[in-house]
Amino acid sequence: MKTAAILVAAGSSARMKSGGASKTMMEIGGEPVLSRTLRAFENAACISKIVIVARACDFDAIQKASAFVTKPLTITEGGKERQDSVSNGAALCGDAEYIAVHDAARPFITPEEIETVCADAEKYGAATLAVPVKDTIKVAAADGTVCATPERSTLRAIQTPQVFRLSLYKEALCLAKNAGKQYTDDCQLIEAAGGKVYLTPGDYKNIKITTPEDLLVAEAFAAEK
Ligand SMILES: Nc1ccn([C@@H]2O[C@H](COP(=O)(O)OP(=O)(O)OP(=O)(O)O)[C@@H](O)[C@H]2O)c(=O)n1
Ligand SMILES: C[C@](O)(CO)[C@H](O)COP(=O)(O)O
Repeated sequence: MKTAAILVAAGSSARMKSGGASKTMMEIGGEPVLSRTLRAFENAACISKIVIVARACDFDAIQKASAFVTKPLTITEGGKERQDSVSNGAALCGDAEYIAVHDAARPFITPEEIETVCADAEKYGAATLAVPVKDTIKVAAADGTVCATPERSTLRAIQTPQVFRLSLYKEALCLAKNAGKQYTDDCQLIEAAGGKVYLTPGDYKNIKITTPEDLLVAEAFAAEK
């Protein structure tokens, strides 16, 4: 099967409080976050091409950070919302049967994890990496009190890659657009369209770099290797 990776890196990094600098271009262990992410996709045999979706102001830096990539690589501009960025990337994947959508801000993804979730998507049509939630989660009511406590054993924290048959993703995107919906998680597109998404067991190290303290954890993971 032909699978194109879409690495989304066009966010505003607001929660990183980096003064507008993209968190995907920050260095961890002396290397840009994006380069680490790219290396995993370069080394995953199931990935035939890579599309990076980014802000135009980062294009030059991205070209330098991706110079080692030997697979066909395209860099394109993102949109206002994450769903728009993924959609821009998917528009350039016409020759692929599957797309593997990944947050560029998850640099500790491994080629093995990519292979596993892609194999599950081939079986089920849609699959995402996921890990059991470690904390007790409560649903908050508008008045600040607890509304409900879902059973922890049923909960999963969703990661990326999220891999979809391209035709399935396109149909689901069309339905979401017609309904005026914007999802920050692409599996929700498939769920809303009535499709099933397989939960492939992932690894707790596949963190998304979101807030400044995540950089400390990331430096510790980078130092391990
Ligand atoms: N319009 C957007 C929004 C997000 N992303 C990407 O989606 C991934 C996950 O999103 P998130 O962690 O929320 O990134 P940001 O939107 O940059 O973060 P924040 O919400 O703190 O601004 C990131 O790699 C980010 O660059 C994107 O490509 N286009
Ligand atoms: C796609 C995602 O990484 C799944 O966990 C997540 O939804 C990204 O966006 P968020 O805005 O940080 O939830």
